[in-house]
Amino acid sequence: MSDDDVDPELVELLRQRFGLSGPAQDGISSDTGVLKDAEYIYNNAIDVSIDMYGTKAAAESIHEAMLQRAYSTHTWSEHELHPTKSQGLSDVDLVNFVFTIDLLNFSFWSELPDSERFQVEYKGKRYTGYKSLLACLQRALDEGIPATTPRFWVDKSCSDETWKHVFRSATEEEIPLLAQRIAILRESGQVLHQSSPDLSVVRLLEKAEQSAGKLVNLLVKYFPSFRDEARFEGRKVRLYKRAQIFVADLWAAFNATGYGIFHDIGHLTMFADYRVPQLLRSLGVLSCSPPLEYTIRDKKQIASGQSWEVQLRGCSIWAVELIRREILKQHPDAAGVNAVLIDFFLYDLAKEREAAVREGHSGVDGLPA
Ligand SMILES: Nc1nc2c(c(CN[C@H]3C=C[C@H](O)[C@@H]3O)cn2[C@@H]2O[C@H](COP(=O)(O)O)[C@@H](O)[C@H]2O)c(=O)[nH]1
Repeated sequence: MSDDDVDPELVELLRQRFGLSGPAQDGISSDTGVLKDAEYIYNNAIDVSIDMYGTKAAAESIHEAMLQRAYSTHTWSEHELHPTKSQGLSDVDLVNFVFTIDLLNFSFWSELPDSERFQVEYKGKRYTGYKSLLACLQRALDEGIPATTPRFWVDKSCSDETWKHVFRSATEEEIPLLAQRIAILRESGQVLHQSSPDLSVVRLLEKAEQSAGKLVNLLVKYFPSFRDEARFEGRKVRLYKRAQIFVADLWAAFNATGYGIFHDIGHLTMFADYRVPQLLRSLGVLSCSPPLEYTIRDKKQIASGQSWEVQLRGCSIWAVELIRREILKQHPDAAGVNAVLIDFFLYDLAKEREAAVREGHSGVDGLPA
């Protein structure tokens, strides 16, 4: 039987069914390497470890809680400020809106008390953190500013003043890293609309051929701001938090249809931010060496790229992978539970707990305190 006897339909079917990476178009592989690097970090970490008992207990409670909440891609659109087609966005508008969110989805951290920290007033409510970003973008669209259209980012009418207005705060503290955010938007607008042939976010999706891994690698190839890498124990390690969260947000925003179809969505890992590692530590999944514990307790900043930061991020990715495997071992029918949904759930749980503490009650969420 020669190669050309193989039915291409069958090859495509097998590729889709078993997530086999197809021939690398543009030399783009569907393997991001993030999980492999996370395991490398875990195997070489000395200040962060994963507690196997804590992981098993957390896996059971997380699965139970996700079942009770019927946690799925639909949960994404239930968030009050997430963009949806029901607000009059076309599919392309929605893709571009999600792209804008995840270009800027970083560092909402503040040293100030809640009453003084950066916050956005939108439709009579105040938002901080990740939600403040969503509020800025929704408010801009309401004001007729096309803040989520990449072509606008490189338009001469789109000045620093425009962005200061879009990201204006309801307090004295402005949005963290405003200059970096403006630079990322301009750089990304140039990549899309000042390269030849003309690129667009939708064109990138087409080049990715519905592979989550390929799309992550395309984003890293074309956009420097998505190149979330570090050096650890003499080796480059890939974390790709925002590139992965963009693919995951697309998958969720489109409910795994249309531009949200990814045959290998299970290839994505947890997104190594600062919220989920905090929660994994409080769930008894991650444990830290005494010097690192004291640093966290004393709220001392850990610099980006510093060994402790890489250990916390890499071990969090690996811990969520172990939780995912444990859930599947305990519940073989839970095939739909992937690292993306576990991560989304853990982030939302972290925010619920933060709100419960702020409102003075320890909301009972059924997970280990
Ligand atoms: N690992 C992980 N990190 C996430 C998210 C999200 C929001 N995703 C939404 C989409 C679906 C989910 O249901 C969420 O509602 C933001 N972040 C990160 O947290 C930080 C902001 O924290 P705070 O200042 O407290 O709001 C910042 O680095 C941001 O990049 C997530 O899902 N996973």
